[in-house]
Amino acid sequence: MMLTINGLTKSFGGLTAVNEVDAVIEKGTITAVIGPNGAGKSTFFHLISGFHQPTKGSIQYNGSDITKTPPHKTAALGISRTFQTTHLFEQSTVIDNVLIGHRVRTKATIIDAIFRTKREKNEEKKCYEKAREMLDFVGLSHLENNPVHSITQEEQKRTAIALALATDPELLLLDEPAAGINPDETIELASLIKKIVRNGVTVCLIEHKMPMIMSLADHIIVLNHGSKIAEGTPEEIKNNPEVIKAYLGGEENVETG
Ligand SMILES: Nc1ncnc2c1ncn2[C@@H]1O[C@H](COP(=O)(O)OP(=O)(O)OP(=O)(O)O)[C@@H](O)[C@H]1O
Repeated sequence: MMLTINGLTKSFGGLTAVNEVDAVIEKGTITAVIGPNGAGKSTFFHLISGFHQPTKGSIQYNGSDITKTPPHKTAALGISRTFQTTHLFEQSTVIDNVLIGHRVRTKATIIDAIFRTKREKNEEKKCYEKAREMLDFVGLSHLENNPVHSITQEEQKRTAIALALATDPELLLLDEPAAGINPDETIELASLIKKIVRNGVTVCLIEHKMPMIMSLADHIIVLNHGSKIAEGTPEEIKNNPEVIKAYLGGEENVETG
């Protein structure tokens, strides 16, 4: 297993956002994490990527314990993520945003940067090559020099994916990649996710758009009030009475778009 999670728990004061969750992610697959609002999905991602430290439980990644590993180290180990709202520099160009990604893989220090050493120059060249390669991969080469604030929401999502891919991840965590984009763009984004997996990256995503999940996911994990209430194939999840109850019982309905 690429990722093995045991008894993962995160409490915020009296609230248990993630409660004794066991889960595995198999290499080469697409896993979807679903559940009503406030179910603990984003917290679950924050725990895997090291943005939060669990209250209890463990996370093994490729056989190593990463339970308390901070984000820059999980990134260096090959876990990359995007955020629910894209964390891009709006005034900077698309390529300048993506350039940051490959920095995780370079060795130049601040001293190299100040004195513009040969190492710094070589690494800068490598970062540009990587950023261009990733922009081509996500279909945004033509927007390389446009400022992020001038491109569409969907293009911003692609930029964030290119940035995450520029770190050369083995495992990519996508937090609601299709939020705020239209149905046609959602279909395009789903094919991009399939292409990412074909290129050897394992994907785990949080998503509310059910048709997308049903067509993409190999395995679905359902959280409700922090606990895992079901898991299985899309077919199994669709017909699971616990899952239907959790969705119908919540204030929120499943997005069908
Ligand atoms: N840093 C925090 N401090 C306190 N409570 C938090 C914190 N982060 C999340 N929570 C709470 O934990 C619960 C789970 O939140 P989380 O954001 O993980 O849910 P979610 O399933 O991602 O929801 P959504 O679909 O709305 O994004 C919520 O009740 C939320 O208010």
